[in-house]
Amino acid sequence: MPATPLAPASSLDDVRALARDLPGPDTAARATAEAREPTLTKPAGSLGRLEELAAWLCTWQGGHPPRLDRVRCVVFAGNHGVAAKGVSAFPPAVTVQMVANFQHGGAAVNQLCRTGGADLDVIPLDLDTPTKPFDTDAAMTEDEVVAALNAGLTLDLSAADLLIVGEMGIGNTTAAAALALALFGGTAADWVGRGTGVDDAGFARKRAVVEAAKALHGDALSDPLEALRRVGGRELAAMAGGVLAARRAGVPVLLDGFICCAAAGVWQALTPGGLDHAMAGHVSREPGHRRLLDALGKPPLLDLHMRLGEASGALVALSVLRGAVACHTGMATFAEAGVAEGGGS
Ligand SMILES: Cc1cc2ncn([C@H]3O[C@H](COP(=O)(O)O)[C@@H](O)[C@H]3O)c2cc1C
Ligand SMILES: O=C(O)c1cccnc1
Repeated sequence: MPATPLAPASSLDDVRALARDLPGPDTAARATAEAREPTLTKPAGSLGRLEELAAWLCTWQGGHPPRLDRVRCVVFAGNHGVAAKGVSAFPPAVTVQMVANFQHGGAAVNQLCRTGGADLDVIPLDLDTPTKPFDTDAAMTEDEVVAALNAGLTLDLSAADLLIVGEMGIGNTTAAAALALALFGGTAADWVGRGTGVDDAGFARKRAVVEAAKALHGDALSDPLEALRRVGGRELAAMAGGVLAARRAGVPVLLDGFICCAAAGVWQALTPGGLDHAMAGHVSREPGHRRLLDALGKPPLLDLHMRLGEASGALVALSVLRGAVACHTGMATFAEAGVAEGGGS
């Protein structure tokens, strides 16, 4: 296992190299978890996906039993040039205001970290310098996107059992739609939703911005990291960096909503299996999220009609993972409890 944290990358080529030759699944740990399930006092398979979750944690933590003692939640915040184009129901100033709210414990993410048992870090990324509007320019220079990626890549995950990344950034459902289009194809209408609740005129502007970005950047969007630079945002790049750092550190990831999954999708688009260490916590109400989860091949754990971001959906799903771990590690076996095993007839 390489030591964490990773050294900062100096270029997108450095990042590309980190995304190659990724650590694979620990099949022995998975086999140990799978072998324990039928010995536990329940009909075979009766805990459904909870059984798979315990095995998935072992596979990517690289050991048995699965652990959730130390869960890290990191929320990154960034500002977007496109937010000035009327693509959100809220003004850009809300990003910095919500960061203050996170720091004072008043947001949904604070309550869900407390109740779910996760340690929260909030990392604002150059909030005074919005990205450039990506329908007329590249959102970031290479130096800017690498700096944002580094905010996630250099996280110290050595003490973490699970990573959850989240975001705050007014306008970022527009960036996520443009990035998802770049990574997985389709049309602007396939990926653009109402985000915070834009009206019909704002919804039309969002689609127009994403279409203009597709026309402007063209074939350059076929490279996932170049797409992240051109149409993404700082908090998206930082989330992507965190997800890659987690893979290299042997830490599984629980994904949040549309924006989080678009950012993480960079690794799947770049490297087959690059996101196998990540599980979809929930499916958001943002319609593109279901399409994105289908493209990623990741069925969500929950569908609670949430559409907040801030890691909120993943943090609610954390309680499902905790249930899976508690059953897998705490249940008695048939032999221990003196319960007769079924014979299958
Ligand atoms: C008060 C408030 C708290 C939030 N927490 C997350 N978001 C979410 O909404 C934003 C994306 O939606 P759009 O693209 O429509 O701007 C992001 O900041 C996302 O994290 C919030 C939005 C608001 C207004
Ligand atoms: O899916 C999400 O995470 C989401 C949707 C709308 C607004 N903010 C976040």
